Amino acid sequence: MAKHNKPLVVFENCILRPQYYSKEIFHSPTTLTLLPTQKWAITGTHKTRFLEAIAGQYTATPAESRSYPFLEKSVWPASVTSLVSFSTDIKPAYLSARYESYREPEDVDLASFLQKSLVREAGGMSPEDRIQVYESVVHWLGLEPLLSQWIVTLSNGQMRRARLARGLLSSPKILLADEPFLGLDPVSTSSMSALLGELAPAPHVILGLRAHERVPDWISHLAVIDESGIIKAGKKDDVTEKLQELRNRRNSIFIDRSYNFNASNLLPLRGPRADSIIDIDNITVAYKGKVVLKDLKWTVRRGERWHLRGNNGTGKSTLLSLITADHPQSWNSKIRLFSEPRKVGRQNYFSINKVIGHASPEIHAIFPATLTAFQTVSTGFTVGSFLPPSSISHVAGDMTTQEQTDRINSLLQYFNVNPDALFSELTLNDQKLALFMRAIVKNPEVLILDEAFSGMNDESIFRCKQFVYEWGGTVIAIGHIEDEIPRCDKYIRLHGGENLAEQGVVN
Ligand SMILES: Nc1ncnc2c1ncn2[C@@H]1O[C@H](COP(=O)(O)OP(=O)(O)OP(=O)(O)O)[C@@H](O)[C@H]1O
Repeated sequence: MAKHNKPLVVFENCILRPQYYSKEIFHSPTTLTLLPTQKWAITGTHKTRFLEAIAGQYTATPAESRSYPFLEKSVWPASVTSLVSFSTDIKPAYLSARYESYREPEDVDLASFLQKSLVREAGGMSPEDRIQVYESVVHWLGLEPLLSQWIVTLSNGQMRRARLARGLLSSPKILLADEPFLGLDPVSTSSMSALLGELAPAPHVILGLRAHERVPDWISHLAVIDESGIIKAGKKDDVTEKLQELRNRRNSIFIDRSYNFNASNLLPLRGPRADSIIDIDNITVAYKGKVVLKDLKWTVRRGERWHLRGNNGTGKSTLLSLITADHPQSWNSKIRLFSEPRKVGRQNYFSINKVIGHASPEIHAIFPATLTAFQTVSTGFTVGSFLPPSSISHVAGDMTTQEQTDRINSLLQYFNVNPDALFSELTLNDQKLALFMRAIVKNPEVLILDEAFSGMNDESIFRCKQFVYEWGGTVIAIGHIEDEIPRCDKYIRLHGGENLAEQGVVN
């Protein structure tokens, strides 16, 4: 067989384990062949494990049951595969670090961040080739205007493109992109998808997709993976039906379940609906002269549920950080909370965040892993979005009253999360649930849910949405996937730059 037709990866009755003597990662042995002419997406509850197995992680038994026929025998597979996971891996020490002018020595600008991985990983290439690869990747991903920006200041969508660039700069033969569209707006999703679809054969691209995500048109083959291993794999058309069946079956299981928890009894509204809670009157924010928010006016009243919309980089996180006082320009009398103009001396960071509940990918990224689920939720009473890990550990769980303890336990029981499990040991779904409970436990005046449900399974998303709806309090939600945000009645759409925001009613 010609070298370019040889399979990329072959699993044949392969048993995969973290270490030689440990328990297998799938109940059944794996058998699957991935050819270079096919374009695969992996989905299902255990997709990431399978991507890791393709990337050469885990021990295969027998040893020859996993092979990479397209590679020279001397090449170590793990050295030519790049698994890019799009969960956050840059952790500012705390949230407002993004907006500070002082930088830690380990902070770097985007150009250095990318060049570092080029120098380290693309061995064997001539310096000219390296520069060319670097320039093309930066250009493809539209990163030129951001090269001199500190990476902690990039928006989520910009950071995602930066991570993909880093994965490509290591010149892998196989690029495994796990959830590359998470947090991307529709425009960026389609350009990212087009780019990934065109890269093969340099490198071959395999996607990891969540079960309910749209499968890009260019994908030719799908594999659905759960704890037992491959449920179904093959041509896309043959597998989509099975995928749909699974989605429907799961939806019907939890939609039919009787709902016997009254959120508004546990967390009653604090005051009359329609009172103004947040007033922003003509605010403009610019970074080094580049305007992000222009003449913004916005009023949020008690009981309103807002969807904060806008493409990547249009200023959504910036606007939220003005509200939560993470942003230096938060101390501005044009921002009023309960009709009180913001003023140093009159309010402080903690008095503001006492009434705000907040869950976001940034909080998730810096959350101390050593707290138990109970302690995690209890920190919702004591601290806002500001989370210096050292101070959080000793306040967590020590200061809760009996009433608060009971409330934390009712929530944990309802959402079925083990109170004693360490945060680091919880599944991604349960971590997200714990952070959601942390945001809502103090019955906040405003609940900010920034991509708070993404990464949860469908049942948890459904329960959280239902819970928020029954609670009836004020919500500001961010999310690019409609299914993953609570029901909203109003929206504000940011357009970035000098363009004015637009507001309206959600149909
Ligand atoms: N401290 C900073 N210095 C320079 N530019 C910044 C800073 N903070 C944010 N920006 C830029 O401001 C713009 C808005 O960023 P922001 O994170 O508010 O956008 P977003 O709408 O939340 O985006 P996403 O949907 O990608 O998360 C981006 O172009 C970002 O790079």
